[in-house]
Amino acid sequence: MKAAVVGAGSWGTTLANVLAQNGITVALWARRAELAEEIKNYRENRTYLPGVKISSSINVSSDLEQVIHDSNYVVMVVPSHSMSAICRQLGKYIIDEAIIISASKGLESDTFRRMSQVLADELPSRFSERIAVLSGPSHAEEVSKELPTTVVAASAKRQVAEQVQDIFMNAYFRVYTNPDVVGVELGGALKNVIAICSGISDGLGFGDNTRAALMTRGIAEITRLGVKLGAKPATFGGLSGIGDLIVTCSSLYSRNRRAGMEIGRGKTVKEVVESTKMVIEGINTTKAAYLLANKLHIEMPITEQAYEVLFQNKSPLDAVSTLMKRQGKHEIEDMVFEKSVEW
Ligand SMILES: NC(=O)C1=CN([C@@H]2O[C@H](COP(=O)(O)OP(=O)(O)OC[C@H]3O[C@@H](n4cnc5c(N)ncnc54)[C@H](O)[C@@H]3O)[C@@H](O)[C@H]2O)C=CC1
Ligand SMILES: O=C(CO)COP(=O)(O)O
Repeated sequence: MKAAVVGAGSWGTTLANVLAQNGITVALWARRAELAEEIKNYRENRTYLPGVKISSSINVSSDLEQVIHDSNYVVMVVPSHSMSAICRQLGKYIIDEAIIISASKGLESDTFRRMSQVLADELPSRFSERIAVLSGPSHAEEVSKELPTTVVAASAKRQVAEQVQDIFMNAYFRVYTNPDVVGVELGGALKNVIAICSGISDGLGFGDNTRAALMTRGIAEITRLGVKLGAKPATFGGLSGIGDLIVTCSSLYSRNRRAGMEIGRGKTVKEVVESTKMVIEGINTTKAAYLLANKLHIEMPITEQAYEVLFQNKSPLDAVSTLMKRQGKHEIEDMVFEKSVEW
């Protein structure tokens, strides 16, 4: 059994290690030859995952054809903005029986496509029923320390989801299956928007009450958009929904939350992006979610304020004020009061 992991950032490197520990022959693709060399020389990804030993059995290369060759599983872990271009390059190298897994979390900012839609559109059509998504609360730094972690393998096809579950499952990495690809993928992408907001709130010096408010009202608006796009509401109460939202809004490892904290403390978005080599998926996803919600007439007030702060220079404090001063609402939209009686 052979797996190709495409993308040698912190998550790709971690997933390569998990698969190698599970006895699978793994090849890891790094975009830059220097990074491939660094990992080969030190058996450590000093740029994206310092301090973690990379299994000696993993073959690391920047040659896409060599990495993909004969792989039964192709795990895509590149930033979402580069997914379509890389898919177009590698489609011709994938064997017919392969299963393709997206472990990236984001929406394309111009087309609004989810990553599994990008895979289906950009890879040869013979793979359309062999696509899966891996998502859930799983920071690379903690999985690398083998801290107990739970995620979801989603695919429209049960056999595909179960095969993905089988290759990744081990004593510290537990994988559930879910047929709701739309819900699993949207939960993983949209929680990054709320995590930026949670970071902004922390950076402004607000407290746990505010973070809890953002998370709870955040999952409400994520669910609203998700259901409109065909997702099942229950998925947003699961690992890839509220589970990932909790971890990303509260973890010090979250790049999205950290970016938000810097913005809350006064840095510009440009300064924050330029200060790290790591991908802050929530920025592009905020734009995609905002435009998509407008197009579909879905109310997403937190996402709207995130968009105005990130793309229209609105001050974070003004954004908070706008949210707090909105007209009073029912908490649960479809739960109404009994017919009013005079009193
Ligand atoms: N780091 C984590 O704990 C987790 C990350 N993810 C997702 O995994 C995906 C990859 O993120 P990480 O591995 O964390 O990356 P990272 O932030 O650690 O590193 C960025 C990676 O993207 C690559 N890259 C940058 N621009 C690129 C381009 N134009 N084309 C191809 N590659 C490019 C870099 O070479 C590097 O490998 C993201 O969608 C992220 O949301 C999902 C779960 C956990
Ligand atoms: O998706 C993640 C954890 O589940 C990673 O989140 P960040 O990209 O914010 O670090």
